[in-house]
Amino acid sequence: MERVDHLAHERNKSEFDVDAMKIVWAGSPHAFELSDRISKLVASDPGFRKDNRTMLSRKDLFKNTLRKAAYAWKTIVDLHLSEEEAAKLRFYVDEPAYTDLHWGMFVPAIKGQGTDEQQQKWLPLAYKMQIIGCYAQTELGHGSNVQGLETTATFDPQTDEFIIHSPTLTSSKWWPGGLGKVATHAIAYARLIVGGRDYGVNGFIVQLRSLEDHSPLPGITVGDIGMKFGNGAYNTMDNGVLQFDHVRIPRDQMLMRVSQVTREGKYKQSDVPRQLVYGTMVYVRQTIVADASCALSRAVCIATRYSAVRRQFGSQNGGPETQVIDYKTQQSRLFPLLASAYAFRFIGEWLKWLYTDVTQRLQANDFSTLPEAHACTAGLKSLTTTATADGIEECRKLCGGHGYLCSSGLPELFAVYVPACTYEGDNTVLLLQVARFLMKTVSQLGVKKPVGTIGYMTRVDHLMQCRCGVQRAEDWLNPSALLEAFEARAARMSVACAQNLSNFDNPEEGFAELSADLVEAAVAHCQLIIVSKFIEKLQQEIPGKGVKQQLEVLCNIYTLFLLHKHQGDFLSTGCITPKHASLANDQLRSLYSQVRPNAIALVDAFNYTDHFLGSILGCYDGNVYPKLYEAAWEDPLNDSVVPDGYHQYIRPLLKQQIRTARL
Ligand SMILES: CCCCCCCC/C=C\CCCCCCCCCCCC(=O)SCCNC(=O)CCNC(=O)[C@H](O)C(C)(C)COP(=O)(O)OP(=O)(O)OC[C@H]1O[C@@H](n2cnc3c(N)ncnc32)[C@H](O)[C@@H]1OP(=O)(O)O
Ligand SMILES: Cc1cc2nc3c(=O)[nH]c(=O)nc-3n(C[C@H](O)[C@H](O)[C@H](O)COP(=O)(O)OP(=O)(O)OC[C@H]3O[C@@H](n4cnc5c(N)ncnc54)[C@H](O)[C@@H]3O)c2cc1C
Repeated sequence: MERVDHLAHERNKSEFDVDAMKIVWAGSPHAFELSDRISKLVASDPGFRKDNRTMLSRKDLFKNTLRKAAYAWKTIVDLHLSEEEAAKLRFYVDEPAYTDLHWGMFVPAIKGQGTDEQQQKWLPLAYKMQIIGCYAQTELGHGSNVQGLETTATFDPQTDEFIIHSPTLTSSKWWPGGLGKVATHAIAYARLIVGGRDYGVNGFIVQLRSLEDHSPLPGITVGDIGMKFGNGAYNTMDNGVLQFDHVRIPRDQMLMRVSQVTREGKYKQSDVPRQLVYGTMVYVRQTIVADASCALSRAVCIATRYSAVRRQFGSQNGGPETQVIDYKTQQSRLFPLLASAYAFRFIGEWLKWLYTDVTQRLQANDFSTLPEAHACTAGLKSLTTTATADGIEECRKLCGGHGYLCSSGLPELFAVYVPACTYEGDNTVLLLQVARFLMKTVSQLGVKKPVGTIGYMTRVDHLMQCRCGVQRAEDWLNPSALLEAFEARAARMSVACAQNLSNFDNPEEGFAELSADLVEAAVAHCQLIIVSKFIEKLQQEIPGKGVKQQLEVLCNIYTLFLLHKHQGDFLSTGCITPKHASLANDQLRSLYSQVRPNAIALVDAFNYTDHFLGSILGCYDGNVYPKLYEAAWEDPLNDSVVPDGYHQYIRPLLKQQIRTARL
C-alpha cells in the first residue's frame, strides 16, 4: 500500500536545508551518521519493540527489560559495536535499565575516583559486564545532604579490611538504580572511620551478590523499593534498598584517588581537592543537560506534528477547518519550547566541552576551574530539567485530549523524565550551590578577576547603571541589546542579594533567610549562560541554505520568551522599561510567524524514527486518526466484547428491582 504523507504540504513550505540542519542538531556529520544508522537498526529489530510497555504488570515489565538489556548486549557483542555505537544503541533502545547506572555512574566513579591499580583491576570486569555495578550514595534519611550520610566504613588494622555497616534504619541505602534486583557490586558511599576518627564520606567497592547464584552475600539485605510514578515509565528500573551488617571488604576496595588509608592505618589526603569525591555527580549532571534536549525535542516533535494535523473551528464555505498550529496561542506555547530544545542542545554541547576541559586540567593538577564547572553543571542541570519536565507536560496539553492517551507517548515520557528534577541533586538544592558561587564571586570583586561564565561581573559597574537602548521592536534582534539586558539583570540580582546578605551578622542565617531570592538570582545567571552560548554558536560559520537564519529566529524566540516570562525581574531591576517589554513582545509575535512555515521541518531535523518517538500523534506521516482507531482495538480491554466482571458486577446492577418511589 502506498504510504501517504499527510504532512507533505507542511514539509514543502520549509525555507531551509533540513539535511544540513540534521547535521547541526547531531553535532557533526559523523555524529549524524552514527545516530541515523543505530536508530534505524534499533527501530527495525522486533526484539526492541516497546509499544506494550504501559500495559504490562511490574514483574512482566521488569523481566522484559532484563530481556532487552541482554539482547542489546548480545547485539553489541555480535556486531562488534564500538563504545560510541553501543552507547547510542542503549539510548535508542529507550528503556531505563540497570545498565544506565552501570555505564553511567559505576564505571565513571571507578575511573574518576579509583587509583590506576584499582582501574586496572575493576574496569576490565565492568567493561565485559562480568560484574554489574550501581551507585549507592543516597540513604533513606539523607539524599541532598551528602555530609549527613550515616553508613560507616571502619578500618580494621588487624585484618586490613573495612567493615561496612548500616547503624540505623535511616542509614539504609535507598534509591540506587540497578541495586534492587540486578547489581552484583556497588560503589557504596560511607563515612570513613580510621582509628576512631571520622574522615567524612568516601566511596567503596562492595560486592553485594554471589557471581554464581545471585544470592546476597552474608551481611547484605537487598531488595526493590517498590512501584514508582506512572505506567511502564521508570518502573523498568529496580531502584533498591540495601543494608550492611558488618560486611568486610579488603582495604584496597576503598576508592583511593582523593584520599588513602595505609596498611598501618594512616589516613592520607592527596593534593587533589576533596570535592573530587563528588566528581561522578558533576559528570552525570553534564550528561543530564545533554539529555534534556533529547527529551524536550521528542515532546516538541510530537506536539508540533500533531498541531499541524489537528484542525478545530474556522471552516469557511465548507472548506477545511484551521490547523491548530495556526492559532497564535498554540504558537506562543509551542514555539518557545521548540526554541528551548535547540538552546538546550547547544548548551549541552558546550557543557560537554567545559567538562572535558576541566577533566584535562584536573589531570594536570590544575583545579582552578572546578568551582565554575560545579556551578555550571549544577545550575544548568537544574534549569534544563525543570524546563524540560514542564515542557513535556505543556506538550501533552497542546495535544488536547489525545495527548492524555498512553499511545501519544507523552504520559510515559513525562513519568520517565520528571524525576530528573530530583535525582542527581534536587533542583532547588543545586541552584543554592550556584547562588553560593555567585555570592563568593561578588564578595571577591576587586580582589579576584571573574572569568569564564562569570566574566560579565568584571563590568559590574557598567551593568549596574546601563540603560536599554531599544527603540523599535526590531532593535531586540540585536544580540548586543539582548546580552546586555540579560547580563544587567543577572548582575543586579546577584549584587542586590549580596547587599542584603551583608545586613546579617551571621552569613549562614542570612543565606537561609534570603534563599528564595538567591535561587532567583541563580536562575537569572544560568539563563544568561544559555542565551550567551546560543548567541556564540551563531557567530560560527553554519553551512546549509537558510540554516543559520532559522537558528537566529529560534535564538531570538528563546531569549525574548525568557525576557517576556521574567519581565518582573527585568522591570524591577530597572534593566528595561515597560515600553521595552512591550516592544519585546511585539517582536516575539513576529518571530512566531517566521517560524510557522518551518516548524515541521525544524522537528524533522531531530531525525527521530517513529520507533524512538513512540507516539501515534507524532508519527512522521501524520496519519494519526486511523492509527489511533486501530490502536484502541488492540487494548487488552477490547479482547472481549463483554468485559470480564460483567456477570458479577454489571448484570446484577441492571437487573436489580428497586421498589423506591423516588427512583
Ligand atoms: C520508559 C521509556 C521512556 C524513555 C524516555 C527517556 C527520556 C529520558 C531522557 C533522559 C534520561 C537521562 C538519563 C540519565 C540517567 C540517570 C539515571 C539517574 C541517576 C541518578 C543517580 C543519583 O541520583 S546519585 C545521587 C546524587 N545525589 C546528589 O546529587 C546529592 C546532592 N547533594 C550534593 O551534591 C552535595 O552534597 C551538596 C552540593 C548539596 C553539598 O552541600 P554542602 O553545603 O554540604 O557542601 P560540602 O560541604 O559537601 O561542600 C562544600 C564545597 O564543595 C563544593 N562542591 C559541592 N559539590 C561539588 C561538586 N560536585 N564538585 C565540586 N565542588 C563541589 C561546594 O561548592 C563547596 O565549595 P566552597 O568553595 O567551599 O563553597
Ligand atoms: C528516580 C530516582 C533515581 C535515583 N537514583 C539514585 C541512584 O542511582 N543512586 C543514588 O545514590 N541516589 C539515587 N536517587 C536519589 C536522589 O539522588 C535523591 O533523591 C536526590 O538527591 C534528592 O535528595 P532527597 O531525596 O534527600 O531530597 P530532600 O533533600 O529530602 O528534598 C526534599 C525537599 O527539601 C528541599 N531541601 C532540601 N535541602 C534543602 C536546603 N538545604 N535548602 C532548601 N531546600 C532544601 C528540596 O528542595 C525538596 O523540595 C534517585 C532518586 C530518584 C527519584
